[in-house]
Amino acid sequence: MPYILALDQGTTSSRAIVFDEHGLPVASAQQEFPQHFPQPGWVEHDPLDLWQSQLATARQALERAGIEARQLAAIGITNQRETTVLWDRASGKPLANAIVWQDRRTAEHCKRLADAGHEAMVRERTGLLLDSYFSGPKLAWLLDNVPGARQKAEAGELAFGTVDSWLIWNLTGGRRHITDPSNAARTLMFNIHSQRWDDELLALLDIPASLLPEVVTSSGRHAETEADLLGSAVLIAGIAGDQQAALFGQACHQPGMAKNTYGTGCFMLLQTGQTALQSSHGLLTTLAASGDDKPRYALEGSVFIGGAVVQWLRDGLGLVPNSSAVEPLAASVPDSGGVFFVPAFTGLGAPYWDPHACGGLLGLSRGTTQAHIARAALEGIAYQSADLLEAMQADASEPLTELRADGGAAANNLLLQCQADLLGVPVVRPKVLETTALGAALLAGLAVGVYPDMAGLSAFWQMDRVFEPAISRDEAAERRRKWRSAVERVRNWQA
Ligand SMILES: Nc1ncnc2c1ncn2[C@@H]1O[C@H](COP(=O)(O)OP(=O)(O)O)[C@@H](O)[C@H]1O
Ligand SMILES: O=P(O)(O)OC[C@H](O)CO
Repeated sequence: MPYILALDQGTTSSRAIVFDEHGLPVASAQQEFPQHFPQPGWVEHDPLDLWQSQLATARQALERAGIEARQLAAIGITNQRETTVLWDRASGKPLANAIVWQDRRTAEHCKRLADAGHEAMVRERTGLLLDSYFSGPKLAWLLDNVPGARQKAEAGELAFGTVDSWLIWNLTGGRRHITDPSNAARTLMFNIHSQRWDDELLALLDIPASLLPEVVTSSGRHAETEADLLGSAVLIAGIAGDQQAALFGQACHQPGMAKNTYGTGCFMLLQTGQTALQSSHGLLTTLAASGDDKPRYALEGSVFIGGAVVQWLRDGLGLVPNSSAVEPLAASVPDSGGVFFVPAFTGLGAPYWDPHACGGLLGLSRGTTQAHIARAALEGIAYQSADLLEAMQADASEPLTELRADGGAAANNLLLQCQADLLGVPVVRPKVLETTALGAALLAGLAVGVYPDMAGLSAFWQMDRVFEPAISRDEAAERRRKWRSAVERVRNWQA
């Protein structure tokens, strides 16, 4: 029986999941790795931690599945996007820590570029905004601040990659330097219409083209792992950014279908098929993962802090012993007691794009308890996602009929109920919550013939539960009005 191994390199942990020929998870392994916060607004990962934790989980997942690498038909790779790694081609060693997508150190650089009038051109070509979220300015920062980096880059000695490229480089012993369109589309250096690295954007950011990986399809026989890593060589046949992989794993293949992934952040993607829809409401246009060689596009809303606020309740405040304990605590009160929690710890992403916003707890009174704060934190995740959906509805021609939910925090029933209440559309949770890994596995399995054609893939998606809206539209509107007023109070705080 052929298996597929999905490697899911996320912001806080690396995961590996073995899927069978029916798209069902057989065994998995997960490892957290250290986060580094060297200065306020900075977030870094050690690239070797990413690689080693990913390799360790791959080996562990195979062991737990009781299979050998030669029983794998392929590997699918999916990853935290935008996070920027720079390494030496000869030694394979990173020149510095990776700059993580949440890192804001390039906010001023982005503002200078926007003030100089480049935003419209950048937006038209990349579908993105000039924001520190994306890779290009992070790479420019590394070239300008790591001693000797720029000279080495100009001599062709260095390689840049998002995390997919970095993992594939290591998996192939430095033989392959590749990425896929869904990752390239997050760099501010890739033209999503021509599907090529864009010389003018590279010049704007002062990035030598020699640093860049080759862009290959998300589903295809692209590389082979070094035999000694997993026990035998395995084909790498799927590559996609984690949010686009989740869209694929949620079987949102038809234009108009959308998903929201509740992980560290929240990422809502609407499939727009072969149309690159440009947002007028603060959303991004991005390349979706495509199962064939035709480009597919998506509209995306990115919220920087989602489940991470629950981690903060756990690690920062010590309010709960683990993330799942937040649900009973929040459910022990009927509402948030007037408390609003805007978790803008790393600024605000879509649709506000405010790198200077800060986190805020508003509406506190003498009667506020831990439970109210826990509830307000969950509601804060749902309010931010409601802002995204509103922007999406305004951009798209058809109203959304349901939202598919996944990611670690989608296990929280209270959160999803609150989400349905605020949105006024059903929120649907699939049986396999690991849709990111599933998406990567499906892309790989499709390329090697383990999984059927695109039409057959939708059959792998199975529903677990539907959350129907249970409050009036008037009440939802009133609550969202209050939320927006809370957001206004934390905006531009650190400017
Ligand atoms: N039951 C829960 N309720 C709320 N949040 C949760 C729950 N379980 C996990 N989380 C949050 O979900 C996030 C983990 O989700 P995951 O999809 O693994 O994230 P990532 O891929 O970004 O690392 C963490 O931030 C965690 O706090
Ligand atoms: O690590 P995740 O799952 O929160 O995803 C991070 C995103 O890819 C950032 O754009």
